[in-house]
Amino acid sequence: MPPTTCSRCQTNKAVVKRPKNHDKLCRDCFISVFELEVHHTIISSKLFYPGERVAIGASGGKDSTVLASVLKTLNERHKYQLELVLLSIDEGIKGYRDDSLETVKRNATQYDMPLKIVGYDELYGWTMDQVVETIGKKRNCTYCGVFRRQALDRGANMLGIKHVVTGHNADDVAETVLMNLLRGDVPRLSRCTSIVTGSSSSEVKRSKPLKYAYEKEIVLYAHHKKLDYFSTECIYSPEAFRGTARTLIKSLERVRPSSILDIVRSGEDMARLTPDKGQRSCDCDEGEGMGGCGSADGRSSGGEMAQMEAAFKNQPKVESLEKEITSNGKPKDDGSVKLPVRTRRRDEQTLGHCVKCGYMSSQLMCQACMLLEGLNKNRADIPIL
Ligand SMILES: Nc1ncnc2c1ncn2[C@@H]1O[C@H](COP(=O)(O)OP(=O)(O)OP(=O)(O)O)[C@@H](O)[C@H]1O
Repeated sequence: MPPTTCSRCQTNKAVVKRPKNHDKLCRDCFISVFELEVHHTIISSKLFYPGERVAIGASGGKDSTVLASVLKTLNERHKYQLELVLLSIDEGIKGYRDDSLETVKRNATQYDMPLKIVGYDELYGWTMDQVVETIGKKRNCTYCGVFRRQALDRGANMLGIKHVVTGHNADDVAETVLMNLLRGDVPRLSRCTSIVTGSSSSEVKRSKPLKYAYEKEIVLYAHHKKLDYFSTECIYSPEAFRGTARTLIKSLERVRPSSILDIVRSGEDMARLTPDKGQRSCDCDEGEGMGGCGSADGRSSGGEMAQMEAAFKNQPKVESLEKEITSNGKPKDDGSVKLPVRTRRRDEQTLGHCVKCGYMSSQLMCQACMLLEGLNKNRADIPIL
């Protein structure tokens, strides 16, 4: 059979079948279309202003590495005039985050961007390894999510930056839409579908420039641009409900590739019809009573990304991606944790300060301090030998 020609340039050999719409493209056209779509997202949602200082939440994983690379390219190509900084949170997970941070350090050199690393141990007096040692693996994602959200804010504040971008992609948003629907929590849709989210407990805004990018295309982009990223999953167990939602999304995508974007768009439409409860934080960004780590879930519930990455590693030259990918994700129990809330009086529910740590909070005590209270009690119970 003669090789398929790129449907865009009509010249080169097609090497990518786009997961989004099954267009067959050559390497250069795929890279260019991917970048163009992210540029369009940025421009149409007026994400940045010239001269803005922006921190990229950099975990060393594929999403944030692609985000850093694409933002650097577009910033130079379209003269956004952004000052880009990498901001990494060290959760204190040996054998996982310490390795991925080495990748971020290399990225900082490769992309010529300053890097700031902030650790849970310095902020909270606990590493995630110690948290898991104390509470077990089961609900650890909730702790990690709440801590990371605040840590990113604090890191941004240390840098004097008011805008953090994260590598959340279309699959992440679709999952969150589905989870909110399955929980009957429609009012939360507005927050989880917004490209920009603020929070009543922070002056730092968040945005997701890869909101419309498919996870599979992110992996393809990283592969074809030969980006240096870390692809091992978190060693602690992911939140089960998100994992199940992800498995469902991947199954839908297999029979109808547009499903992911369709779910995102439906979420946006439903959000418009729902009374606006204000711009609080987004479930994609962790916290608010649920675990928030997406990567591990993706790999453990069907493991498609891991399979794609493994295929790239084993095949020096990938001709096409028309592989049928199997799913073996097993639904587990809903590992979400309802966080206790100590409310301020209604008239006090504006941006205040946590009575414990002094950090911004709309509640009397911030979520991180509430979780830390429980952890510290446990620590006090452990006899010193
Ligand atoms: N330790 C961290 N430090 C800084 N930013 C982080 C960290 N962990 C997650 N983020 C940000 O949150 C986004 C979503 O994180 P998540 O844990 O869901 O991983 P992911 O979807 O696999 O992303 P990635 O591939 O970038 O690790 C990341 O893309 C990144 O921007």
